[in-house]
Amino acid sequence: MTTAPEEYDVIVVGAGPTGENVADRTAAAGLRTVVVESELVGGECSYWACMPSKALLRPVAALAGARGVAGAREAVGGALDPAAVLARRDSFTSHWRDDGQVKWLRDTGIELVRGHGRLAGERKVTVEGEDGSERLLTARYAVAVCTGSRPVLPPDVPGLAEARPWTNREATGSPAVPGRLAVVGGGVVGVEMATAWRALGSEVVLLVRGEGLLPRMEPFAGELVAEGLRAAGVDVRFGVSVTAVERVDGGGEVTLVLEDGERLAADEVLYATGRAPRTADVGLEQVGLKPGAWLDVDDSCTVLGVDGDWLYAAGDVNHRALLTHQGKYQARITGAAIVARAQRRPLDTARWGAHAASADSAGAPQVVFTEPEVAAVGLTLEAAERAGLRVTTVDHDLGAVAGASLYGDDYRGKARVVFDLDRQVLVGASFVGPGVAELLHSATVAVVGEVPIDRLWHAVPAYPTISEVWLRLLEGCRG
Ligand SMILES: Cc1cc2nc3c(=O)[nH]c(=O)nc-3n(C[C@H](O)[C@H](O)[C@H](O)COP(=O)(O)OP(=O)(O)OC[C@H]3O[C@@H](n4cnc5c(N)ncnc54)[C@H](O)[C@@H]3O)c2cc1C
Ligand SMILES: NC(=O)c1ccc[n+]([C@@H]2O[C@H](COP(=O)([O-])OP(=O)(O)OC[C@H]3O[C@@H](n4cnc5c(N)ncnc54)[C@H](O)[C@@H]3O)[C@@H](O)[C@H]2O)c1
Repeated sequence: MTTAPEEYDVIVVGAGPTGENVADRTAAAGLRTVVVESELVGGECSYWACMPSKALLRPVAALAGARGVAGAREAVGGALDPAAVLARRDSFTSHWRDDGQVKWLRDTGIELVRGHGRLAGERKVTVEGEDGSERLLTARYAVAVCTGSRPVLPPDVPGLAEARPWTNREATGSPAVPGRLAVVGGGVVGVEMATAWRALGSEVVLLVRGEGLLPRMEPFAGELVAEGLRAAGVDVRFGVSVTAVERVDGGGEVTLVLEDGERLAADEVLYATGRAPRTADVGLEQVGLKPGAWLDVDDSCTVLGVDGDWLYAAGDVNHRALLTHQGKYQARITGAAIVARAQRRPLDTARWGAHAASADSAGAPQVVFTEPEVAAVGLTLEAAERAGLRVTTVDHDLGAVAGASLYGDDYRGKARVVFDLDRQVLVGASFVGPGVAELLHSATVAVVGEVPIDRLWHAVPAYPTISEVWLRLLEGCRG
């Protein structure tokens, strides 16, 4: 039985990083906001994605950092301590409890309704509780769908579902280190998890159907990461397809049958083959949209194809950029748009306006926490050319930078900027090498700020840091 409608100003469905930030913005503006969550407040990112994966990877980088410097190397003879690494990971996920996040909601004045949310018409959401009870919530101004994404398994591999493959949840949450781990997929999850579990002691084989890793990044990123994985002992194989998976009696070892007939045994198999939107059961049919689809939005994150400008979708679910920081950015834009419309103020949706998530396409940064790290922002050369821009690239060997050679002995790495010849600004930058993650924000500011190259010339990097690579890159752009 559905209870009497409960009225709010704003309803947010999904309390991942995106939903939390939409609610934060609208509540801060004085709008009565409720968040609906079916699992844990904090979402995939906090419990089965960013946080646990980076908690697994940070010790790998710390050890590699020490091993890369003579004098420090001698102090670190052993391998990682898996029990300590897993315990640290568990503490970063708060042992998969969301009390801390729930307290934050409460302290911020945001109400929480636990259960499965579904759109039930214009500005209406029903919430099905665990006990089957149903509540009807209505919104005076807006509903934001922030339900995220889930892993996709290829539908055409016999035996896969029965073999209980790992997805990102098991790969980030496993309480034990498998002896042998097969990883399918050469995207970000595949390379990061291959890095982590190999360092924790698993024998790892990485099976990639294409010819390189990280296909959306500059080609040298995938090449250097493949080199790093192989140096760590990962068996990286390209041009390989899995045609069937078998796990006898539902337990024991798993066997992967490859296209050429080879049978590969492992203890676990991780499928890291991409994401699908969590929209199959959120009531999209009630508002004339197709269940299971990514939600198409405009730059203010208002859902296209629904009248009245009351329905928003932000974060993974709109497929603009599947990254926590971009989801939180979209949340800030969405929150501002909801507040402006509630106050009957016009939206500023011009490029880089207060209500336009322009950076999603022009300046979204990403760090891949492998050994070596990859840090990239904006467009690759290929993407810039596809967009019809007249560009040139400047590449530089990071190992030739004084700060890099101090950072680690025999430092290997590479940097590239993509330079727009017509506008004289950078439209993309990529760095690969140990410790490059913290270099990235300088590039993000340059790309998003569209800083003219002649002004960037005056941004002096400190000596002796890896950032001095900027000097060589800018020299190359100025010709
Ligand atoms: C292994 C892995 C590592 C990653 N590492 C990084 C990283 O280092 N950096 C980075 O930027 N990104 C990373 N990502 C991507 C990042 O996790 C996502 O971009 C981010 O979680 C998206 O946030 P979101 O709020 O849109 O969705 P989610 O975090 O998925 O949250 C959605 C929430 O909605 C809830 N929900 C869904 N349906 C309903 C419903 N019907 N009713 C109520 N609640 C519902 C879910 O339970 C969930 O809590 C990683 C992803 C993976 C898989
Ligand atoms: N550090 C980070 O920022 C970080 C870390 C992990 C994940 N993420 C985000 O999460 C998202 C999901 O990551 P992901 O690695 O699952 O997806 P992805 O799209 O990055 O990579 C999936 C890979 O699997 C391959 N693939 C697809 N179907 C296949 C099949 N049937 N057989 C073999 N290979 C197949 C694809 O070609 C692709 O290379 C990404 O978009 C990423 O942005 C970010």
